[in-house]
Amino acid sequence: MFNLMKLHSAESISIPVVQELAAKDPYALPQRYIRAEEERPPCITTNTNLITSIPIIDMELLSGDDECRQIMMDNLASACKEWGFFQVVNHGVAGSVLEQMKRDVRGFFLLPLEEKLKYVMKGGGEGYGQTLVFSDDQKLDWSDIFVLRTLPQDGTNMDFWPTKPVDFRATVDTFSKEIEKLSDRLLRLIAETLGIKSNSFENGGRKWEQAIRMNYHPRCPRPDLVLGISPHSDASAITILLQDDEVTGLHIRKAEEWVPVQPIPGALVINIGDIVQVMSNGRYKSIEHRAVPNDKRDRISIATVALHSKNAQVGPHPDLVDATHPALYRTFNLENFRKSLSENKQEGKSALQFCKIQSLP
Ligand SMILES: O=C(O)CCC(=O)C(=O)O
Ligand SMILES: [Fe+2]
Repeated sequence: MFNLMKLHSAESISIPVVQELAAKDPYALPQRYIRAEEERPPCITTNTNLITSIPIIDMELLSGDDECRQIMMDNLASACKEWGFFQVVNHGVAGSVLEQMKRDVRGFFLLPLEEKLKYVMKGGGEGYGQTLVFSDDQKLDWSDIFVLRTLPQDGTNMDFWPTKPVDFRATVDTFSKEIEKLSDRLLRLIAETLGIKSNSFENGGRKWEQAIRMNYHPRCPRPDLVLGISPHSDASAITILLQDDEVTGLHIRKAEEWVPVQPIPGALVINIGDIVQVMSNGRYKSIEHRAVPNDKRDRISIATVALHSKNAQVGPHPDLVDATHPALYRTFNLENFRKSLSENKQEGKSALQFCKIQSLP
């Protein structure tokens, strides 16, 4: 049997560090990671229309001349409406910032376990650990995670910020600020595509909050039997994902199929989160996605989420509610939404049950 270090957090049942498990025995695959047949990858689409990949938006063209910009804005609108996922190129974040981030995140996960355990999750969702586990029979994800709340800067808890690798703190700081500029710009553009004021998604005049979830998917002997991250939608306004260039691991759900997102070096993957789904009154939807590990090498992915502050009131934008488009969601306090997320296991898009208006007239 495996004699592994267990992690303890207040809300989560303690489970093994996957990286340790994989390192001790490269062929080990405990039963709790093996998914029911219908959940297993690869159920990659054979539909050639879908395999052509998610839309790619060249952000430089979004600040071009009027005619060109309008075409690109239409492309952005259709990417948000038809896919909920797209990749951006020429997004303004330097390639060196992205490469350094990936290097230091991998460097962190490759540190000895004792070092990483200094930053272990203690119940607040921040730190080193695994996705929340709610029951002893819940299937486990083949990944370890490290979560940092990065913005607002005066709200960060430096106890969770690793001092190794040596550049880690500075790297995350630079990355976080660059990604914030991009997410702010994207949220404005996305609002514009809906015909509402560009500041409509704003965090009540306050700066955006931000958290970075770093995922480490160790090499897996049977990637066809497990999932790196279970199907979910993101509880963010939007998410900006930086993924490994060499390994395809992200799948999104489209027309009842799972479509792989092929990495494009230097690009970032954007997805609509639950909060924009609510604020756009369902015009744009957060899309279920999952991650799968690889049998040849480890994979990292870095998801940066733009969040409203916890006391924000969130609901459908008034201009997007009328007689033909009744409100699909109630207005709620974000803190209560977050509480519901930490108390209930997410199954696909179940998070939005929290605010869905069930019985429409
Ligand atoms: O690993 C990936 O590509 C997806 C990560 C993800 O969905 C998340 O962290 O929310
Ligand atoms: Fe996600």
